[in-house]
Amino acid sequence: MNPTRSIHPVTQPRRAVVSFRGVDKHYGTGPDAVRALDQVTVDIFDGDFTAIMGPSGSGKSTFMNVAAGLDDITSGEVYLAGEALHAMDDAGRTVLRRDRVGFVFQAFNLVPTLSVVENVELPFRLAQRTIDGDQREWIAHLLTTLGLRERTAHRPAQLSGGQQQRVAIARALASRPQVIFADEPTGNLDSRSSREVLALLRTAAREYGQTIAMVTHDPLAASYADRILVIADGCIVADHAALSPQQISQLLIDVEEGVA
Ligand SMILES: Nc1ncnc2c1ncn2[C@@H]1O[C@H](COP(=O)(O)OP(=O)(O)OP(=O)(O)O)[C@@H](O)[C@H]1O
Repeated sequence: MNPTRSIHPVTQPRRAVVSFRGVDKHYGTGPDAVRALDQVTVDIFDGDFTAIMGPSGSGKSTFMNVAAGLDDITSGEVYLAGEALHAMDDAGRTVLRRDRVGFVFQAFNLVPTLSVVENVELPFRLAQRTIDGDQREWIAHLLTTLGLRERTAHRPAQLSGGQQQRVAIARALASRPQVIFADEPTGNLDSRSSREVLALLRTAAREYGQTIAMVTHDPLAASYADRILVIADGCIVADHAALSPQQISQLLIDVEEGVA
């Protein structure tokens, strides 16, 4: 595999929200072991919208699960918001995840019996945090910006797929987490809703400084990101600043052919 190529412009020191240092994640042992992550060293920077791409089985989900403290690693070091995940037990990682991480999934993962606003407020309630005046204003602002103001009392089943994903994004943004991990967030959406959701994620990064890491197979989705990381066989094989969908498609072909 070729070494990581970086053309991302670094004009000033940027704060890493997630850092991998020489990370291995192996499944099984001996000759049959799968190297899902193989000596990965990379940073996800504050305020960046980063797309994580790569062929099926290349290690994208493993990367995200490790970054979010959902999976432990075989060796190396992983830092989330400056905290050493690799040195923490499950309970510590759960607290860190609850306080610092937001998630957006392909399947929306909303609670069907709760209203829109109750879904958005759920992370606060699960963390037993009271919602103060500032946070209530922020949530109201998010619901308005995301076009959900008239829908706050609706249940998820009364909303379109695009609206449900916007609720999931509002929920992820509500607690202003250090990083949002989005796993194929447009996988269940039509092209118009996909474009709206991607534009919202980009706006969240640009206007609110929200750090977002998004796994996607879709070059059009990745073209909304500031940075594109490509994983193949557990290694980061490409690291680019924003590219067009055509350039991303070509990059993925190059990676499959081993020329990236
Ligand atoms: N629990 C597990 N046990 C054994 N092998 C696993 C496990 N989870 C993942 N793997 C293997 O690790 C490698 C990376 O898997 P991963 O799910 O991270 O890839 P991916 O890039 O997210 O794939 P996809 O795009 O198909 O979702 C694959 O070879 C996969 O089969």
